[in-house]
Amino acid sequence: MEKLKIAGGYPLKGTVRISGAKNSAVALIPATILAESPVTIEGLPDISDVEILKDLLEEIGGKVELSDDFDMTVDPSTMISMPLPNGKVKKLRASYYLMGAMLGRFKKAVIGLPGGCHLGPRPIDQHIKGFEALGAQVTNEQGAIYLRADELRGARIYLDVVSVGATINIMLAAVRAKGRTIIENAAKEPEIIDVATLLTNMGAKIKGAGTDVIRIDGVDSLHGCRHTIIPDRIEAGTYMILGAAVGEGVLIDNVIPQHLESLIAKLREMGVKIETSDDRVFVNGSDKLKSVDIKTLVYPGFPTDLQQPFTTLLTKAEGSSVVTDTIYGARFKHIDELRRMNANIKVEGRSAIISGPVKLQGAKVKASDLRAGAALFIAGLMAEGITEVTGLEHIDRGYSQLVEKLNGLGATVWREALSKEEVEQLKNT
Ligand SMILES: CC(=O)N[C@H]1[C@@H](OP(=O)(O)OP(=O)(O)OC[C@H]2O[C@@H](n3ccc(=O)[nH]c3=O)[C@H](O)[C@@H]2O)O[C@H](CO)[C@@H](O)[C@@H]1O
Ligand SMILES: C=C(OP(=O)(O)O)C(=O)O
Repeated sequence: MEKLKIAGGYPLKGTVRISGAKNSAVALIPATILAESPVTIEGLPDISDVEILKDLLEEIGGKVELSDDFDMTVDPSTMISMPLPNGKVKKLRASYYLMGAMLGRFKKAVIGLPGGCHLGPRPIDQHIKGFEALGAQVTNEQGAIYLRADELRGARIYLDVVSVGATINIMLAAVRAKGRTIIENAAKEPEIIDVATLLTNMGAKIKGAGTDVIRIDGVDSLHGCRHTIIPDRIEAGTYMILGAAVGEGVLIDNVIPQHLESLIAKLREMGVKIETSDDRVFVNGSDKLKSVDIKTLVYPGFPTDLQQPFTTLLTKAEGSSVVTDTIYGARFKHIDELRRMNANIKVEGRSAIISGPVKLQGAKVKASDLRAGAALFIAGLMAEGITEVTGLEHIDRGYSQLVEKLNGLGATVWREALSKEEVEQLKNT
């Protein structure tokens, strides 16, 4: 086990290149199960979620090659509907996409309930409602979901909550159902369009991805193709926040600025200078930042996945800011850790109230989830002295080559093995 050490308080500048989107990658990889010949996905991020999904595809008999550039070629022709009730499926949230993809291809699947970030309750009732509407029998036995269908039939499915996962999962099963499926109140995140693009390249018939009504006409078979993943808007947003906090000119390369309009608007409101071009965003930080309020919403609103890192930035702003998470009301586990670093933050219900400006101080802190990790490494870069962040297994789920990218901007960040005592201490917290 390792910790991340950060020598903070220094300005960063230079260019950082954004990797492929985690939340696309984790759906695109399971989607390959649906094809009958090899699929290549170009530009995946170097993150543990990708490695785990690769292992899971191999467990069910797929042949998977991952190049040094993180292009993945999957030959799904030898896959079988192997039950996956335990083990690696528990390590990530998106293992739930194996349900939709295996149901679509094999008409049956057994998948353990997913893991992922602990952000309060994360039910999958809308996924199950969708599978049942398509004709599957779904049971939950000892922590695993059993799905079986004699045949899948298209259906009209209204989602009671706007869910990224349910929208994609239903799409994965419906592309192989007989007839037309209509998903109403669908999520509109860019990752949904990316998955629909891959499926369309594989021969699926999908219209409306990126709007709240998606129409899918099922087909009898899907074939291989090549697909290039979209850039990770959450990783890009993290580097923009970091650029606003400690940047003296940070150029973020390989980004789709339209995916980040809500963040760009809030950063500008704070007084951060931002210039955008086709696939780049330039951010210049400032020592005089204004407080702002944010409320997380479904896309194109302010993303919940940037709420935690943005909270760290607000510790530097003059005045009181209110951060409200309407998607995950308990996504505040980073706050206690920020307080250890001298932040002045109160949590009231679904909101955090941040009073600033304060000068953060280096401390030993623990990442409880992926974006709490981002909040803490940004805090470490802003703080005086050395910060040590543990819980790197969370950060490694979503930040490709973090140390290399930060040091490329002039930071002094390194990974160090934990001592036996530190490992014991962590087990007891
Ligand atoms: C792998 C992946 O893409 N993860 C993202 C995805 O997670 P995920 O797809 O799991 O999140 P959803 O969009 O499904 O969740 C949105 C809200 O709906 C609720 N809900 C969801 C499904 C369901 O069946 N029932 C239900 O009540 C959730 O508890 C949450 O409050 O979108 C989240 C919201 O943008 C992001 O934080 C995650 O980074
Ligand atoms: C919550 C997140 O991921 P996951 O849904 O994979 O746990 C995230 O990316 O911030």
